[in-house]
Amino acid sequence: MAGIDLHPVVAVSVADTATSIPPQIQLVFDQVSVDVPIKGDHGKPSTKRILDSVSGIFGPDEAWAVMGPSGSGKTTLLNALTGVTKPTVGTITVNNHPFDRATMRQISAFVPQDDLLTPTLTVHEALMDAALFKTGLPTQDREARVTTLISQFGLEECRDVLIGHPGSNKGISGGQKRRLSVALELCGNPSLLYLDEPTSGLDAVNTMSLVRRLSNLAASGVTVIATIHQPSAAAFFTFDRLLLLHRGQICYQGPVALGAQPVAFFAAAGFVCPALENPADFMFEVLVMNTAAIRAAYLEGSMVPEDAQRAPDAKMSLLPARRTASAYPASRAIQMYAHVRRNLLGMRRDPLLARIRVGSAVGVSLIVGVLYFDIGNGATGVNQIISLLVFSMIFLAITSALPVVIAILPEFDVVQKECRNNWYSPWAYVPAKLITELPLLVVPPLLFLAIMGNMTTLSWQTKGESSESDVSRFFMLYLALFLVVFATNSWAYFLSGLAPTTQIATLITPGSIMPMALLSGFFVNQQDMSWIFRWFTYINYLNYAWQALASASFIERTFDVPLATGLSTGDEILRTRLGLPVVTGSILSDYWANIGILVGFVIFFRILATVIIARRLRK
Ligand SMILES: Nc1ncnc2c1ncn2[C@@H]1O[C@H](COP(=O)(O)OP(=O)(O)OP(=O)(O)O)[C@@H](O)[C@H]1O
Repeated sequence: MAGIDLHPVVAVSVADTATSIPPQIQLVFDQVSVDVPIKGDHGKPSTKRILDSVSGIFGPDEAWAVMGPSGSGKTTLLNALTGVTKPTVGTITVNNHPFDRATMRQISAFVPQDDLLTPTLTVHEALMDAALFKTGLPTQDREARVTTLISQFGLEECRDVLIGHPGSNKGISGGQKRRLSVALELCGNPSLLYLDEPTSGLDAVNTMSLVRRLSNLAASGVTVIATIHQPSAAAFFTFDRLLLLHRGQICYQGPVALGAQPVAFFAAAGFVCPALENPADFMFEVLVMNTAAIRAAYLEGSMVPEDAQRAPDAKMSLLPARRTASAYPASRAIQMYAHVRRNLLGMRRDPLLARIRVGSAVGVSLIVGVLYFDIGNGATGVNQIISLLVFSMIFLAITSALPVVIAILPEFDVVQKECRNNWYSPWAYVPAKLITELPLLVVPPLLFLAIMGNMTTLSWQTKGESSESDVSRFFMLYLALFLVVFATNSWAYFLSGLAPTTQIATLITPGSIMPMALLSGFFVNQQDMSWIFRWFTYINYLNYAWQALASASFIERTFDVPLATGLSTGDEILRTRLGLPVVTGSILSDYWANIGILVGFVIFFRILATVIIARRLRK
């Protein structure tokens, strides 16, 4: 091997990583291939090789450009080297240790092709957050680091501008987003930096400035690996080394820093780059038109620079101490705090969904209040109470679920990228969401019941002709409605964790809630249901919600209905008309039993949602 100039490798402990020099890394991949499943002839399952026996060594102090025409396998190679895709065959070692995804996350940072950023933060806030997660340093130190990055990446003019939603014209420009995406990952001290198309969307000046920055990073000991599309000649020659891919195979690898080698390689293969042509453009063109000739020249090897055929360095053996799950740079409490603060800022700056949730509770409760004003305690009052209860249950369930699925899936991509880059534990995300969202679970049903319950007298005590407000009935109804909201919200988180897209989540959420409402025991009494459906009522949380709401509404309520019908008291209505099952023998105890079961559902759905979402974020 024509030796790489290796610096002594230092094993660093977790606590050191925020401030110390990161360990240097040599990544060796040998005969790595990736197959993907496809539909073959006559729809039979088959596989397609999209990366074919790719080998190489990415060492410290090197900025690698991974180039190739569109679809050549650049992203696939990065995914294999970062552990996102498991190679079908081949081996990858990191400082002579077998590849381990947890270690890779710890030592590397990945800047994806799309800018996955939090739209409601300013550039400065996003960098401060990243620095907090990635280093856990105190504010003053983070401020110093962030100020340097803002200046290095030319982000001064948009320091306090909101990033903005993708596709919206409010916010920083596409080029600024690209630079911010790279700067965010440099808030920590990665040993290995992967970048997928970091220069796309940048003008020539910003491309050059970014590529120079990458080159400087490499000079400081970081291993830099960037896929690049059509760089200018100046940007191309700023990289140290080139790995040229086409159709999943390597067609050239070796130094570019002197500018001569790749051009000489192509010339020796019979393709001379005209003096005024950009060598990167020329190579792409030749590669696409003459793939077999270039590949044969590469395999023959005589024209490939000698040091491209180097061997791994056995001295590179140290890796950082493996982190335990609780040992991210920032403590779990700081992770939660940063998430909650970020969520609150998001709600303050983009309050539309929160306003709709509160506004619809108030607006709809007023409409219902006017429609069913003072239901009284006659025979029609009984029907009206039943209608009110089922409407309230379905309305609050749907309005607590849909905002979750609409807002959360676009956010997953950002959070997934941050988890992939080891900013924080995926387990911190859902609990932090709950803390932030709690007021929106508590307030809308409270306002809804306060307005509707008083206008209709649903939450009042009526005995004979008289009606008066009743605190305990209000509390019992509120508790049941709050648990409907909480359970459905948790159910929506669970479905969002499973659904691949926002559209699918938006369809399956009401698509799952409506059958549960249909089989809640309101539309058909539980005991009158066919056995095909009855079993489902036992695992349907809306069945328990319905029973709790009905118990809270009719308990100790009397109606001015002729005794002959046998329906003059609320208790009789519950048992005879609504056919509520007797659980404990007392309506009040049955109510609390149903509340207990609803609490169980809330906990179960919340745990399920946390596990499913954490698993999704780990991928
Ligand atoms: N899951 C998959 N199933 C089938 N084909 C796939 C799959 N993933 C990738 N491919 C194919 O593999 C090839 C390499 O894809 P890859 O995204 O790695 O290319 P790329 O060089 O990064 O392209 P670009 O520069 O356009 O981003 C492409 O032809 C792509 O269509």
